[in-house]
Amino acid sequence: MESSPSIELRGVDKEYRRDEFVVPVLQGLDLSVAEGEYLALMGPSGSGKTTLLNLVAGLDTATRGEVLVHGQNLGRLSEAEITRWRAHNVGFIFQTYNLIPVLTAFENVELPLLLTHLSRRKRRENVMTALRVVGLEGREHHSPRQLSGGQEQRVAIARAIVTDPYLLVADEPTGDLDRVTAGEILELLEQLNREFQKTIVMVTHDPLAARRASRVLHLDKGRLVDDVINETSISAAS
Ligand SMILES: Nc1ncnc2c1ncn2[C@@H]1O[C@H](COP(=O)(O)OP(=O)(O)OP(=O)(O)O)[C@@H](O)[C@H]1O
Repeated sequence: MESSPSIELRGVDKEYRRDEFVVPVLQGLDLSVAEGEYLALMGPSGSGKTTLLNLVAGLDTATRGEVLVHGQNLGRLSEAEITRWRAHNVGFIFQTYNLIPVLTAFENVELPLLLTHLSRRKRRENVMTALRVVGLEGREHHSPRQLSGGQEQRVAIARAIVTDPYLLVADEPTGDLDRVTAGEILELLEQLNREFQKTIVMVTHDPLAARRASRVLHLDKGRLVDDVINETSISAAS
């Protein structure tokens, strides 16, 4: 069955300006990502991977062209609208977890829900569900420094999914982890894609990580140079 596009880029350019200099970073990008696809972005350092991730996550805007996510044209939203859109639609996972050290695992996961109108009881229920999904039941009172790197990343993933977002973006999610722990985190991302139908866009330098995705895009100097469907992986889009 053909799914509707989840992410569409039409003629996207992205430039940064430094004083009078214009730095072109993405050039003429056209892309269509199906709902439930698990996409890996690869390419040399500076090729524009994080820039592209930021555009589809609504953290930055294209200089030219259109970025549509789940039918929403992000370039047409005001600053306030895009902040609200992000809070409801996107979960963020970073290489360095970005947890607040003075908060417990529970409190870290609860953070995005404090921006919603959910009751305390409902927030608690959702946080406990997210912690259970990532396999951290019973660790809710631990602070980040009482957890291993892999467990910290699980807390960060629980925080990313607690609002039940449509899209998960992950920037080098296994970059700080050993191979075994990295494998476990990749397993979890696959589960979120397969069982919970999350569309995932992941930046990675690791070919082993990219192999778990359903599709791998290669960027070079801001252009799409390769687009490979991973026959061996089973994604929610299959
Ligand atoms: N805010 C900014 N202002 C100016 N230039 C920027 C900005 N952000 C990124 N760049 C430049 O854009 C280019 C692409 O950066 P980007 O972070 O997207 O690359 P990347 O492929 O993710 O690299 P890496 O693998 O090293 O993280 C780089 O040359 C970078 O210096």
